[in-house]
Amino acid sequence: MSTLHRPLRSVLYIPGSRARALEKARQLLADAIIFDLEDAVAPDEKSTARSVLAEALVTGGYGARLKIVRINGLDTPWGREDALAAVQMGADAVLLPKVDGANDLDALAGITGDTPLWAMMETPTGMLAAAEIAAHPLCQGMVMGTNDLAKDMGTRFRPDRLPLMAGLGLSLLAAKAHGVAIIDGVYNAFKDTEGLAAECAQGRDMGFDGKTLIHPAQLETANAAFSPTEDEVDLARRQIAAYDEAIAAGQAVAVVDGRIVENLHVATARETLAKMDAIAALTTE
Ligand SMILES: CC(C)(COP(=O)(O)OP(=O)(O)OC[C@H]1O[C@@H](n2cnc3c(N)ncnc32)[C@H](O)[C@@H]1OP(=O)(O)O)[C@@H](O)C(=O)NCCC(=O)NCCSC(=O)C[C@H](O)C(=O)O
Ligand SMILES: [Mg+2]
Repeated sequence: MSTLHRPLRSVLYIPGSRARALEKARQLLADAIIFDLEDAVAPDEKSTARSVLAEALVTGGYGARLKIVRINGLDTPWGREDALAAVQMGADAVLLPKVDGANDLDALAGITGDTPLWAMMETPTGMLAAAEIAAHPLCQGMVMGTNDLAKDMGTRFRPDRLPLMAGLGLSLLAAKAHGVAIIDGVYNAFKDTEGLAAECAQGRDMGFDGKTLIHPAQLETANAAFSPTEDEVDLARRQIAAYDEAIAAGQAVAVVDGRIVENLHVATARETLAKMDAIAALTTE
């Protein structure tokens, strides 16, 4: 987990203009919601969406879910007003699209004050500036925008996402170096559960905290993929117990299932158990 210390397995986009979806989301098992004013809202609906969203957020009912508002870029006719409105609505964080560098976050902070910021990582320039973006004092999270990135890079879609790997890797390294959350991009074919599960597994293996989603039908798959498995929890408990025994016997290394266990493995094991507890706490709230 990032320094946010909360599960972010499933991060669901909801178009800010869709009142029915905003209502439905109050019951959905998403760890976080991105209330979208950008690409999911048509230009003619931008200002209506802002009002519809403000009403939904002020009414509340989203429980423990992290509430992130994605605004339009500050170089658009809507960005500045979106940013002011997001703070008024009580968003937990404001998500800026197409961040190219830390100065973009500075410009947003000039409007939103000390509200936490999240950055869409979706331009080639942004990939090369990932470290300074993650290091921004108000940056709490990064979201991969794999559709925009693929567009700007002129890649073809591949199930293994090979053309995107450099960008995904740079963004991951930056997020981990600075302790900010990092969420994988969306899987567009929202009825293809098998394809989504494969991409979630890949993202989990790479170290993402969770996956951004576009439809409620994707929630269960992402929540499962980014939760510790029973085997991982069992192994973590056994590693901690074996290591404690080794230390008590004056040794620094234990062996579990034929593999060495040192202090760094125990740190990972403790994180696995902490994540499991955090998920349990979230689902009982
Ligand atoms: C993809 C959709 C347009 C499909 O919508 P629809 O045809 O209405 O789906 P269903 O009929 O299957 O919906 C069933 C019920 O679920 C609700 N619903 C649907 N989507 C959502 C949602 N995202 N959140 C909450 N609830 C949702 C419907 O209201 C139905 O409810 P009920 O009436 O009770 O039966 C649609 O899912 C959609 O618009 N999804 C979001 C698209 C989006 O946000 N896109 C922008 C983000 S992706 C992006 O920008 C990536 C990034 O920037 C990049 O570059 O990669
Ligand atoms: Mg995008």
